[in-house]
Amino acid sequence: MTPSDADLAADQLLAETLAVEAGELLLQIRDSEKATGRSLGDIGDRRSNEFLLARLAEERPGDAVLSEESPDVSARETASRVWIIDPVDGTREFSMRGRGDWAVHVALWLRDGTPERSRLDVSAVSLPGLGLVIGTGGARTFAGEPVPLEPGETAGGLLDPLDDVAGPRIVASGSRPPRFLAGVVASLGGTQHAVGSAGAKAMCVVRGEADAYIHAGGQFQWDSAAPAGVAMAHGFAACRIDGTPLEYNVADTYLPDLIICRPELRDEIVDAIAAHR
Ligand SMILES: Nc1ncnc2c1ncn2[C@@H]1O[C@H](COP(=O)(O)O)[C@@H](OP(=O)(O)O)[C@H]1O
Ligand SMILES: [Mg+2]
Repeated sequence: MTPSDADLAADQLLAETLAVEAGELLLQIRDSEKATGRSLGDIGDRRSNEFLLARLAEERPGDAVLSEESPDVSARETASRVWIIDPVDGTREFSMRGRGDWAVHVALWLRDGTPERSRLDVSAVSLPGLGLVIGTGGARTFAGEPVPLEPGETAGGLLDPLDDVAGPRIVASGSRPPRFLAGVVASLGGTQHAVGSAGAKAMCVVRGEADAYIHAGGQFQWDSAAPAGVAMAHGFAACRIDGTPLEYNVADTYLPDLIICRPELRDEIVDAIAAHR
């Protein structure tokens, strides 16, 4: 049965609320814990995961959950509602105090969701370091103030000011960029920028700081579900690097590559990747 608008709105509000609350918890952990580096990242992953699982069990006890930090259960494959969460995306950057390029991902995969949106009609990405949450309807601060998403209005973003940069701005992993990326960026006449976290990179595109996010070589469903859901809701293209759709709640959690970009760039990027792979 297709979910009603009221049900979708209630789920969307929950997704955004949980992404904000987990983000606030992570900021508090980062401020108060003595741990550094990998151990700080482990504490953040574990505590944010425990928090999100407890809140989902309370608010939506009948739903299945697929989390980066919990064992996968086959029951989700036959479920009609599956929350796909990444309690800290960009754990490495989270553990480097002062950085803002990390995120909390909360998406709800709906069997009866919109196929063109990979059934991720309900999605939220929070960027706790920037105090922002971006959902399918728009962006707001953690305090609830609406934030415009138009290009040029993204004060306090993740990239350096790029006024003098011509051509498409492509964001990619700083630690594991796709091997073909330099060739693709050159053939698009663009520039390459390193940003941590899949969610943070996708939100650079949604907020107009970048024109495309390209990844290949490894990733999992939770890394891209909420970012892709938010991007598609705002009219951006999201697909595999060969142009095929991103599929979620399939048995294999491995989903190694993606493109999230302005819709008019999609075909050109797919063609450039095919030429450089
Ligand atoms: N080659 C690879 N294999 C597996 N996961 C990868 C990967 N490259 C990136 N990722 C995951 O994708 C997310 C974004 O990575 P990056 O910042 O390098 O772009 C990170 O998620 P987590 O921080 O949730 O583990 C990272 O672990
Ligand atoms: Mg991740």
